[in-house]
Amino acid sequence: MNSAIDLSNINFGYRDSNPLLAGLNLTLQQGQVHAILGQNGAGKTTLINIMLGRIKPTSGQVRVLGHPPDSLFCRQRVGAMMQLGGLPLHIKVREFIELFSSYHQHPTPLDDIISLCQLEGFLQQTFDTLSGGQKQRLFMAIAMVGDPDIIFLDEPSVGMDVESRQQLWQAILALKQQNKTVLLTTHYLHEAETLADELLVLREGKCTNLTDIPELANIYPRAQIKFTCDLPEVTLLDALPMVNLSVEGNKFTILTNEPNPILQRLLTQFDVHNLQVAPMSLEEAYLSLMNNGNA
Ligand SMILES: Nc1ncnc2c1ncn2[C@@H]1O[C@H](COP(=O)(O)OP(=O)(O)OP(=O)(O)O)[C@@H](O)[C@H]1O
Repeated sequence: MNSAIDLSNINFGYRDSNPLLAGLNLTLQQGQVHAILGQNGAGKTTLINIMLGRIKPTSGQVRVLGHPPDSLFCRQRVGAMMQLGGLPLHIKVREFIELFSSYHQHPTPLDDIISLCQLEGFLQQTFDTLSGGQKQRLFMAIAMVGDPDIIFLDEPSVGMDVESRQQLWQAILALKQQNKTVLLTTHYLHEAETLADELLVLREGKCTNLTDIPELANIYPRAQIKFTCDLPEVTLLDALPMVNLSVEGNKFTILTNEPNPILQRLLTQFDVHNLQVAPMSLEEAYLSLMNNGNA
């Protein structure tokens, strides 16, 4: 499999004193969907702008399909849907698509774009009358008009209701079937897991495969034991001193790699109710990692 994007030892900061990307290396394979997760301000949009050639890194090398990202070659083969921007208010959806299409030598047929982005119902509406989710679909269509090989989608599902999000996901999976390379940023792990072949986390200036994060490996896959109990937390902690226990009201949660001995003690020594044992999902492990301030 060929690489679509290669970043080697990228360093960048908006201010010299505060590096945002530090020694970042990343290779994205062609024909796959890659998701980048990360906290607000981690640098996801900045990273995409570097891949688009809109921002030059302080040092390091960027190659997109083997070419510099600001080359004409890349401009013709890369499409981007960035976070909500503005467009002239009184132009109709169909006119926008036709206009952006006219910039490309080999545009995607208009009907294909309209159907992929499910814009059939809004073609005669002007930009100012579209809902947030409908605007997102229009931005997606504009990113797609040049029939690009690589598509960047920066938080594409923001502002979308459940149905629109499902439709967007279908559109992204359709792109994958056409062997396009998709890079999307998202705050929703569920979205990333549903769509992506590769889950990456941007933190402390570097990109890491989600499952390669040591702290995540420590908390995933663990069992979660949930129960209600009217005893005070301190009583349970005294009885189970080495256990990762949290409490909300009378609802207790224990995270453990060895649930059996704990279950045995809970059932024989305490008056516990509503007992549930479940493996921790990747989403819960990821959120727990984020909430601990490690990401
Ligand atoms: N043009 C700029 N000048 C100075 N600082 C900037 C500029 N653009 C972004 N930043 C700062 O750089 C950091 C990274 O911003 P960026 O938008 O890349 O993060 P992000 O991971 O995409 O965040 P979010 O999830 O909130 O969209 C933030 O602290 C932001 O305030």
